[in-house]
Amino acid sequence: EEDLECGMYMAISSTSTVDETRWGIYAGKDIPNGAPLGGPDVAINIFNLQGNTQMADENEEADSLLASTVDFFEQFIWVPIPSGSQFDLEDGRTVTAIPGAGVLGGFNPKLTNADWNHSAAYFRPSLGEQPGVNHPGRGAYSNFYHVELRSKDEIPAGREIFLEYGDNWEEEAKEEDLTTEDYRKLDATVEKMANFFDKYNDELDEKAKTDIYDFLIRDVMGAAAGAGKGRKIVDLLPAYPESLPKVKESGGSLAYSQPKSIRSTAWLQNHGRCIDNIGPGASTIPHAGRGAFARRKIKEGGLVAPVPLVHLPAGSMMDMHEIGSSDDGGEEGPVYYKLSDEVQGKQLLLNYLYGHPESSMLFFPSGSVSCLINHSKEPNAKLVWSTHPGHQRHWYDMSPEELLTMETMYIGLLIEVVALRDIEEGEEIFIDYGDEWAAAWEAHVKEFETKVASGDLPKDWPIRALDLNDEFSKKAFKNPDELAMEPYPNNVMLKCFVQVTPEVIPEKIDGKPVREWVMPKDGVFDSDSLEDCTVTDYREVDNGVMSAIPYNYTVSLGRDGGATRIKDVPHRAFVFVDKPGTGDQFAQNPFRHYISIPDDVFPQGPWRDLKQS
Ligand SMILES: C[S@@+](CC[C@H](N)C(=O)[O-])C[C@H]1O[C@@H](n2cnc3c(N)ncnc32)[C@H](O)[C@@H]1O
Repeated sequence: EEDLECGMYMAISSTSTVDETRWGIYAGKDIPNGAPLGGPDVAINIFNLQGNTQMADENEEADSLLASTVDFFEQFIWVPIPSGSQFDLEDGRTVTAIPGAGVLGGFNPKLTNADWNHSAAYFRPSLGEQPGVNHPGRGAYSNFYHVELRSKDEIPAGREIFLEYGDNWEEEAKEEDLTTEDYRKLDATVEKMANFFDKYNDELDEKAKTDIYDFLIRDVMGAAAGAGKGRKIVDLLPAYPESLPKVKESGGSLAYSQPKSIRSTAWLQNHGRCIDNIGPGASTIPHAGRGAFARRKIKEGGLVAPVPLVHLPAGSMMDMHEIGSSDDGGEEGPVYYKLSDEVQGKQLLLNYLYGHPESSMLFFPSGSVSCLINHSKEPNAKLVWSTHPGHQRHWYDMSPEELLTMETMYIGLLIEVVALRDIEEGEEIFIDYGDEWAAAWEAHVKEFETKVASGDLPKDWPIRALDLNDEFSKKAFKNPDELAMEPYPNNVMLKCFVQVTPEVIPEKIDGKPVREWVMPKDGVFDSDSLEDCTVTDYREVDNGVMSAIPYNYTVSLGRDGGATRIKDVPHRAFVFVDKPGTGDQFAQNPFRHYISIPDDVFPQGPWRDLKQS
């Protein structure tokens, strides 16, 4: 059934300051605990982002614009854990760009209400894949998608979404910060107090009321909460007991104290932009991978998707070079650097970036799912600059250098994808990537076909983890005998999420100690627990609740050389991943080209630094 109301908005975040506008995402509807949030989105891996932009020799003059572009971009990327791609690169460092929530999701440790569902990306459904077939799109789009956020709390409509940023993020919640749980307890107490003062309204005079109220909040609640939190609670509550009902009316103590972290639907409709008008699916274009599809009817001229742009003044950031490394034995591991300035290729991310032939600048489109919008010469949507006040039009007059000063170190550009005609629910969205892109793609396809005809490129393509996960979603993994008859392809690894009892159980299998597999309470697997697993045995079980596929396995772990066994591992705890260096992204001479911002949209002036006068 058609879902008419917007489920998720982008708007100015409650964490914005006067100097720095920040975008945030807000729930458009009530979201239950443990539910998927927005997206799911694509993740694009960047190999040796730092290494490709720095030389080993520190005396070598650094390109300062390039260095500051990388520094700026680094605040928006992730370690490749939420995207399920931590095994992709053997030697080197991978970071992942996750548009949508990965860039726009706010950070406010005391109000965290969402986290990555780490297993979602591993269990991505196969969308638009052609198992075993080589085609010109191999390596031209990311293999990683279905990166999904999950609510960690009940989130009422209007509440801003705040993400778990991970341990390596410096800012931590301070001890005196009130947590979501503290606010919940406070709401219950406020309600009791309000009822009390209501009940004894006629019996107590003004002075008695104020005295009791002060005693309750300072001496009882304040003392119970401890010094730091107690002070916060006292500051937060209204000065007089008569005002207590206001706390509830504004949506609880959290909203009462941080009014900007919860907004009315009317406010979001006026000041925000809907980000869930589109969702992912298999593209209707052959060899194009995934595409973006309308989730509801969109009228001509209506918003398809808002696309905040992370400006990258030094587009050379996407150049790839021969990489060397030195291990100084530090905790951080080896340092990677480029061995020469010669460009050997371009990062895959280039295919997702916006650019213009007369500019050396590039732009990372960080809208939800908008990175999946494919190209057509007969598009149903186009790019236009936003009229939202968060879009800094005056940046058009700034040079690439000026765009990386203290005043411009935030996402200040907003472009919008709007419908060129009425678009029906379920239709794939297309924009015109521009003539340069179309010419480059045509040339690529021609070269590809010539090379396949001459035998320089193979017709076939190895079966990969993604294909096997699809195949084995319907049948049992192999036991040692079956494996000996026909092994899995040697470019994949079978792993399983090792969620086990801490103690071994009083049973032996093959003479080895045994642990029992346990389903995590919230049903979400921890990606740190993913290990090489060898199936030693399996049996059919009646466990319709746990999994649609009725098998349980006994496994031995790669980690301990098979010294222990784990029993009762359900089918859904297994996943194939590609061996390092074998994913599509490592294809030979893959297609690389940015998406053009149309000439009549791209500003005249200093951004066109390559323009021949
Ligand atoms: C911004 S991405 C679009 C999302 C992409 N389809 C995916 O699955 O992640 C651009 C890439 O999509 C593919 N693509 C987009 N439009 C295409 C088209 N009309 N024909 C073939 N490939 C296309 C190309 O591989 C291109 O490099």
